[in-house]
Amino acid sequence: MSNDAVLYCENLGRTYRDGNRLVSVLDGVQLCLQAGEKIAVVGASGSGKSTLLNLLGGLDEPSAGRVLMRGQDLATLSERERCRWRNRHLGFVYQFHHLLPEFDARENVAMPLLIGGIGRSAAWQQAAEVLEQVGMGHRLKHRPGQLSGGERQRVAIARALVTTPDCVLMDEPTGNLDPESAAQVLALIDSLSAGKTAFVVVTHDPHIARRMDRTLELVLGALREQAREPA
Ligand SMILES: Nc1ncnc2c1ncn2[C@@H]1O[C@H](COP(=O)(O)OP(=O)(O)OP(=O)(O)O)[C@@H](O)[C@H]1O
Repeated sequence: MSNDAVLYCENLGRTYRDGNRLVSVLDGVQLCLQAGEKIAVVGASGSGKSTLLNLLGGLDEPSAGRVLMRGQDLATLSERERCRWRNRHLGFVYQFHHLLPEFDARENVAMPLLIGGIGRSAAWQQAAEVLEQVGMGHRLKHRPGQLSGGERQRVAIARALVTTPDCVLMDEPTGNLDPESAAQVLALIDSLSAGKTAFVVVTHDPHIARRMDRTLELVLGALREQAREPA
């Protein structure tokens, strides 16, 4: 294996039990992601993209194989250690944003920094800067219930990026966004990847996929590299 990989999957498998039948969703997934690399993961509905993201982020445990993040097997950590590891090294953008409803946009984005031990005024300032970069600088004090779907999505993206993690996992990050907001998010992804953050972006959108370095398709439970058409 490549020891300096940010993310490395070895023969990853995930089966679910359906009554007394075992259903295999992932089987023999191999992946090696270097610092600053951006990949798109595509595949038909039900092909296992969300299942894969959950395994990559240590939110679910594989039935076979392992996931190493910076050489660390997340499955061998205690729940507490895993949470600390996620806070320090990983960013997530889910389809459902999981923002905390009683906190405003700036407080939601500052949360991972506060959990990581950064003081409140520095955390608020960094949160405001990233919110500005996703075009949300004018909504710092709005709570999630006072924001549109696309605005909530941008807050969730800002929250995932504010700690400049080693790796960011994104599920349809620009799904609800107008073209201008999507372009801002893509520019932010580019600038963070230049600073060595790696990205795994699940998307159905071929334009987003083309902005990544590689596109991998989930077919029959495994990842296959997609050939790029000439631009
Ligand atoms: N907890 C579970 N128990 C049983 N089966 C599950 C479970 N979670 C997912 N599956 C099954 O695993 C398969 C892959 O689901 P997954 O959500 O990973 O697909 P996906 O590629 O993300 O789909 P979509 O593009 O529609 O979001 C589906 O057939 C789903 O029914």
